[in-house]
This record gives sequence, structure tokens and C-alpha cells, in this order.
Amino acid sequence: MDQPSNLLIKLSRRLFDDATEQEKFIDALIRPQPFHPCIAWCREKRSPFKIEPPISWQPRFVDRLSFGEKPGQHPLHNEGYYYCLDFSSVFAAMSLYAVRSPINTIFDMCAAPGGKSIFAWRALQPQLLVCNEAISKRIGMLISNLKRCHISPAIVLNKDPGDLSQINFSHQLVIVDAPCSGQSLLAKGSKVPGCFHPNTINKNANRQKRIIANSAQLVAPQGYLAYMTCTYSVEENEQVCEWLLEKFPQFQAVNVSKLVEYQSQLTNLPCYRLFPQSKLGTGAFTALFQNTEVGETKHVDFEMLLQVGIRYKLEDTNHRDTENAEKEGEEGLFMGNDF
Ligand SMILES: C[S@@+](CC[C@H](N)C(=O)[O-])C[C@H]1O[C@@H](n2cnc3c(N)ncnc32)[C@H](O)[C@@H]1O
Repeated sequence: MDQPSNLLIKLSRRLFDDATEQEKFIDALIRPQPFHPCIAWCREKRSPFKIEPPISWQPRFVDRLSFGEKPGQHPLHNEGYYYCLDFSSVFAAMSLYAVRSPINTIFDMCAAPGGKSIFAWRALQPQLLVCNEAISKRIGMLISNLKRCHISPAIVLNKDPGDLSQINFSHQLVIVDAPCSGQSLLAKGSKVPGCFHPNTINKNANRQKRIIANSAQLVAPQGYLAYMTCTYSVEENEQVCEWLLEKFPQFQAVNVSKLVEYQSQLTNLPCYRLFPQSKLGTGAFTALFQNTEVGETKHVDFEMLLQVGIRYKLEDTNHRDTENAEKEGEEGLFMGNDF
């Protein structure tokens, strides 16, 4: 794309008051530049790569690698030492750092291929991770990534969010990394036809509202709901968050202190945006909500999930504790069961 479309120019004016910022944003989309490769360590860190100096909010288990590094081709990748993800995904998942732990169960509503699930598992160390993916053909890659990275105990479901909200269970953290118009993919050179068109944006915003509404019903009293996308349009981001609070007044938005510099100027709510002109990543949106209701968590048990229809179960192997395990000369035992 050499010339910006009218729709892109219009979006830039909506996002930024400042003309220079508008230009930088447009330029990042029509002249994509490479971003540093990024990995999240799932086991103890090794040092086979040249890394970039960490930025202030970067978790210790995340490394940004120098240009030219190809972590997906290194043998440690196959051995499940790390997961390759965009730094924008790290940004989006940073809202999880405002969650008050310990967290027993995490439910990821839109999990494939598994980046946010793996990040959440690593950052919050839950007793159970439930990864749902509504689209059947994306389940294989999700299971394969969870297996490769030894993420356990974890359960994979293949359900529509509407079916899940009928089930009487709740979780302390529900993650909604929603399907979206994918505008930020332009910043890495992908073609995303129609991504700025109002019809595309409205269709996505309606789907996002449906998913977040069904997900809100799975959040335990005092539990959290994290919402994130990889798109820029206000309708799919801030407006979905405002709609959520109107429909579910028991939720309140939570400040994410690590991301304060990235606070969105497009709403009064604490919502956070990364833009491609930051040169850190293609762009992302993130916000965190807490259910202020008081009451009991309707804990998930395995029998309940069996009735829901488990697609895959990864048993606890204590891989999280590999540093100690290795000192004692143990090897975590991996077990996986297809259902
Ligand atoms: C942004 S991607 C999730 C990426 C994933 N969280 C990660 O970090 O690797 C959105 C996911 O939502 C799924 N999805 C599509 N339509 C959906 C729907 N109607 N309800 C729930 N999820 C849907 C897509 O298949 C896709 O896997």
C-alpha cells in the first residue's frame, strides 16, 4: 500500500489530534517495518540469542531478540522452552499484571493459537488453565502449542461462548482476546482487505459484544475479565468496554499501573493502546475489569468439564518448577489425553 485510503486517513484523525502523530501512524501502516522477534520463556531461560535491552514494563520471562535471530528455527523451540509471540501480544497481556493473585483458574475464551493462555499461565501460575477455542479447525494448533510448551494442568474446549455461559461455573480470570478486524496486521505487511470499512468494523464490534457478554457471565465474584484486540478502531475497543459496563454494571474497570503511559485518550475508562509508530509492535488494545459482586466462586471440577465436552487434557507435570526439578535431577513427566 503506497497511498493511504480515505478510511485510513479518517481513522488516523479520529485516533490522534496531532498531525505528526497521524502521519507517523499512517506511515507505519503503508510502509511496514520489521519488529524485533519476541519469545516468552515457558521453562528456565537459556541464552542462545542476542537480546535487546528490556523496556521498563517487560516481564522477566519475555525477551525481545535482535534482528536476524530466528527463534522458531532453534532446537529449543521444538523442545518447548519458549513460545514465539509478537511484542504487541505481550503488551495486550500486560493488563493481567493488575490482577490480584493467587488465581486458581484461568479461562481463555478465544485461545488459539495459545499466546495469551501461555503468557497467563506463566505470569499467574494458576492451578488450572481452561483454553476454549470456538473454531474447530484452530484447535489442533492450540493443543500442539500447549503440548510443546508443557503447559499443564490445562484443558482444551471447543465451544461457542453462548453455550458456555449456560453452564454453572465461574472463574477468577476470564480472558477475551477477541476476533477483530485485524487492522494492526497491516503494520507487519499482511494484506487485510476491507479492515477499515464500517461494515467490517460493525460486524466485528457486534461479535465482540456477544463474546464479552457471554464471558462476563463466567467471571466469579471479585474475579477479573481481561479484554484485548489487535485492531485500532474505537468501535471494537473503547466502545466495547463502555458497552460492557452499561450492560454489566457490577463490573468496574481496573487501572493497570504498568501501562499508565499508554492510556487511551479516547475514553475516560482506563484502557491502554500500543501503536505501531512506537516501533515496539504492530499495535494492541487492552483493558481489565473486576466483578465487584460478593459471593462464592462456582468452582470448575473435572466432571463438570467432562459434561461440557473436553477436547484435550494436559496433566500437571510441574514443569513450572523445572529449575528445582533439574537440581534434583528429575524430568517432568508429560501426559496428554485426547477426549
Ligand atoms: C485474536 S485470536 C486469539 C489469539 C490467541 N488468544 C493468542 O493469543 O494466541 C481470536 C480467536 O477468536 C476465535 N473466534 C472466532 N470467532 C469466534 C467467536 N464467534 N467466538 C469466540 N471466538 C471466536 C478465533 O478463531 C481466534 O482463534
